Amino acid sequence: MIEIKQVNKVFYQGKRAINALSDINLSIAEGAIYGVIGSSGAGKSTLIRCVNLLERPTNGQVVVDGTDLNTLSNHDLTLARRKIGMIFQHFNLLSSRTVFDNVGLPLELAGTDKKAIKAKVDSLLELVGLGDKKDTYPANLSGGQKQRVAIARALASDPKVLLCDEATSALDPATTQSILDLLRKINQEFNLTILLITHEMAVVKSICSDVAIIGDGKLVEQGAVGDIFAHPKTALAREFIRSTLDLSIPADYQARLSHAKTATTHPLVRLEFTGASVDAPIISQVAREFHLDISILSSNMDYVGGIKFGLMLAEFFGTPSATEQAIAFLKENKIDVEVLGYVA
Ligand SMILES: Nc1ncnc2c1ncn2[C@@H]1O[C@H](COP(=O)(O)OP(=O)(O)OP(=O)(O)O)[C@@H](O)[C@H]1O
Repeated sequence: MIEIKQVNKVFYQGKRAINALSDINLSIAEGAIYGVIGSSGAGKSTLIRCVNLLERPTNGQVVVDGTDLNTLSNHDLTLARRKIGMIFQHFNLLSSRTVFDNVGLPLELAGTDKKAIKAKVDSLLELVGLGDKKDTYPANLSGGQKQRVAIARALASDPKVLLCDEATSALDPATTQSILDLLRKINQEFNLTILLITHEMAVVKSICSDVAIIGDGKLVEQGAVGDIFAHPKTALAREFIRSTLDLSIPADYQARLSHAKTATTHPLVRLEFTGASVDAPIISQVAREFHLDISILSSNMDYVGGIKFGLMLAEFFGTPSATEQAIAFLKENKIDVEVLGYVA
């Protein structure tokens, strides 16, 4: 549905060239929910804005539903853009218009008659759960409700593609989840292709079928979300996956941790399970085979695409040689092990 072919975008600040996008190639299938993740300044906004030519690529092609947008006249581009809806981090609603009039705006601009606008807007407001808010002004809505209005407005022209530019970044976690649920619902109900950009791997994990990771304007890695979580190939991918799992050591516990390994101290161990780790009940196996007692301090395990992965902090109680053998066994089973220190 969306083909991004060899796209480059160079900005100039005075004589200085900024390569915001370098040789990006992406193919997004009809009906996919495709996530593009990257850190601040990676080029995400530039990329998504190239898909509806809000930003013209310096070179390369953007083909949406079979049409190369760069070849269109201004008039035809306006028509093509009606089939590409967009929502934004800060909603971009018109404050002087009611909810109803915000959602109806694209239809008014397209010259649709009033009766048809009313029928369409009423059904969209029901769809997004705001049937009772049509006469309300944006200032009197919560962030989540504003994004629902923006989604209804984006759907007014029956788009084939919805672009989401950090659509949940201004929302709290529960509201984020409800907006992601709504996006999944409209994806399924209308077979709408969704391209979203985010800096949060949790968003990708929650709804995306596929993901591309960009860093410094370049495409670093792409694939099915389950495959990327299971077998990340690059450090950047691993970093984003880890960001969904971070475990920190409580401050009072940290104060008890020392580097001194003595006969009376035992190690605090950080275990990282990835797609490469052997899938077995390894903790109980280690405890049994090496006569260790294992006390889990904290753990954040997850399951994506048929793979268990995550982090665990655990204290190992046993003889020094048993502990060493256990750690070697875990490593053989492709679990990353790091001794963080010793506790008395
Ligand atoms: N209009 C512009 N003029 C000059 N440089 C720009 C312009 N827009 C973006 N850039 C630069 O291009 C690079 C990519 O910016 P972009 O906004 O696409 O990144 P991003 O991944 O969306 O980051 P963020 O999440 O912080 O918005 C940055 O170095 C940015 O400074």
